[in-house]
Amino acid sequence: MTEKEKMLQGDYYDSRDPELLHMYHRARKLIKKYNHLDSEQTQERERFLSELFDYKGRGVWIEAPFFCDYGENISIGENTFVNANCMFLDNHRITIGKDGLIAPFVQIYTANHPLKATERIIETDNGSRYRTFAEPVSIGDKVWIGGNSIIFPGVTIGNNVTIGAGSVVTKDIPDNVLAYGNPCKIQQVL
Ligand SMILES: CC(=O)SCCNC(=O)CCNC(=O)[C@H](O)C(C)(C)COP(=O)(O)OP(=O)(O)OC[C@H]1O[C@@H](n2cnc3c(N)ncnc32)[C@H](O)[C@@H]1OP(=O)(O)O
Repeated sequence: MTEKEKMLQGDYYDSRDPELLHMYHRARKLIKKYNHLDSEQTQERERFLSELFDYKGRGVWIEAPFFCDYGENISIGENTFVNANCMFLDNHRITIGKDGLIAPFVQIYTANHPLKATERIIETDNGSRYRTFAEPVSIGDKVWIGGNSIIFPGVTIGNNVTIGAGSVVTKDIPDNVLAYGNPCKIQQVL
């Protein structure tokens, strides 16, 4: 099994594997170009995002700067707006529905490491390296995520949800609710 297959299966994998590094460098090149485009260069913006992501629906708008690890594990539905300075760590799949609003500095993480340092760091003949495993994140349609929120690996957020600014979303959130806080809790059914 390749390191990429292990990564997408949720097993421990080596992020310095040549295939994964190739994916990482491809994404870095595209992101660097994207983040330096003038806002008026709409066709180029479309082109870079279509190349970067697995799927980009019509009308997706992503403010620069934007950051992600690979891009090819990200799917974003029609008309979703992502404000500036978001970071999507797409070691596993990140799926975002249509008509979403994602505020500045939202971070979506799929990568995790073992809690115990003895399991996290492995000593090898070539020095030490760390263990990583990844879990997918899924966000439904018509979801608004407030600024500076962090979505944890493995979390699913339903449709028509509002997540208040500064939330740390550690567990799944069902459809049609307002939720906020650290840890993020349901406050109201909408
Ligand atoms: C796509 C974009 O770029 S959007 C631009 C960025 N904008 C944002 O990120 C704003 C996000 N908005 C929020 O977080 C808002 O507070 C909302 C939508 C979650 C809630 O708004 P409202 O329903 O108007 O809540 P309201 O201001 O009346 O507050 C109600 C209570 O919840 C608390 N509260 C509201 N939001 C939060 C939050 N994110 N975290 C913690 N507590 C909160 C308030 O302090 C208040 O507490 P109190 O009753 O003890 O006084």
